[in-house]
Amino acid sequence: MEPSVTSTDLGADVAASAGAAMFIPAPATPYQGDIARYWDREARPVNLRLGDVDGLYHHHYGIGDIDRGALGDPGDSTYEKKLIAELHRLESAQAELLLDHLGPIERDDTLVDAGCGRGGSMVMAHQRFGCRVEGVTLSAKQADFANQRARELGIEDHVRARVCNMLGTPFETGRAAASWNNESTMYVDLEDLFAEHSRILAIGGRYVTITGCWNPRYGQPSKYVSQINAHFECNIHSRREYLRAMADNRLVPQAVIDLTAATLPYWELRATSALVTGIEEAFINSYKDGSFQYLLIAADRV
Ligand SMILES: C[S@@+](CC[C@H](N)C(=O)[O-])C[C@H]1O[C@@H](n2cnc3c(N)ncnc32)[C@H](O)[C@@H]1O
Ligand SMILES: CC(C)=CCC/C(C)=C/COP(=O)(O)OP(=O)(O)O
Ligand SMILES: [Mg+2]
Repeated sequence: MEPSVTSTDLGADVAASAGAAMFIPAPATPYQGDIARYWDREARPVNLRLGDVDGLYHHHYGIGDIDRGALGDPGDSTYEKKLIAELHRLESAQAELLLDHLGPIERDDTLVDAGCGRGGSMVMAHQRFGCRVEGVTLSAKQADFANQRARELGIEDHVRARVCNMLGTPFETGRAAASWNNESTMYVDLEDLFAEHSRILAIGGRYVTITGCWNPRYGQPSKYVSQINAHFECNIHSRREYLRAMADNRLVPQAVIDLTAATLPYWELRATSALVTGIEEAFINSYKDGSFQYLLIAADRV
């Protein structure tokens, strides 16, 4: 596959300073082609069955305490259905926490979801703020799915997903009120990523990410982190890299919240379900041995 034109070929500094959008065709690399194929083919029941609960389809993990009352008795015929609903509630709670950190968003603002998946967080953002939400994904199947959901909800004029590389989006310079990565930073170089967020965000705008990252206190990525990388074909960064790359790109942390303890109940419940995918123990073990952390980082574009 011929490498597509990259931002460096087009003189990123000149174009960016002129306020032009540096549109880098997706996929820009063979790796991105692999990731596009991964998500075009993905159809795991643990994702589709949870999204079927209320039409919000997520590809991220849950946080919060288990509502044991809502689960009922494991011996009941309805238990598995209630377990699916509870896992989904925790995944939606995770998206709500991300939205809580976007700051004051007006109806005429534009938000950007970098790595938007099937669009569940985009719908929730529009339902909360009434604003426009632009999403990008490498997967044409995900973009089509998200846009179909927006049409079904009658919000297609506010919520739009497109196939586009999050490292080179067509969005105007300095116009986004806020932007986020919800479990999508582990597929890209963080310096490149935060340079693009810094370009599209208004001065004073807000960037938020929820991510898994390896813990520099542990030393290096553990075998469990390596198992997660192999399972998703991703490249988990260390906590240190996030803060360094943000500082290099005019993103100053406003909050850093360790969600590791908050996500464990979700994983321990998920590990008991019929929807297990085999990656549950790697997450549980890495969270418990301290090698892997689940963080929310909110930063101001200064
Ligand atoms: C784990 S999913 C998260 C989806 C969504 N944020 C959510 O919370 O449901 C990761 C997403 O990142 C997207 N992605 C990975 N690398 C990308 C890139 N370079 N440009 C755009 N999207 C990318 C994938 O296509 C996928 O939609
Ligand atoms: C925290 C980390 C390292 C996440 C990696 C990115 C990822 C694949 C998230 C979940 O997607 P999914 O919801 O499709 O995965 P699953 O099939 O496990 O539910
Ligand atoms: Mg999932």
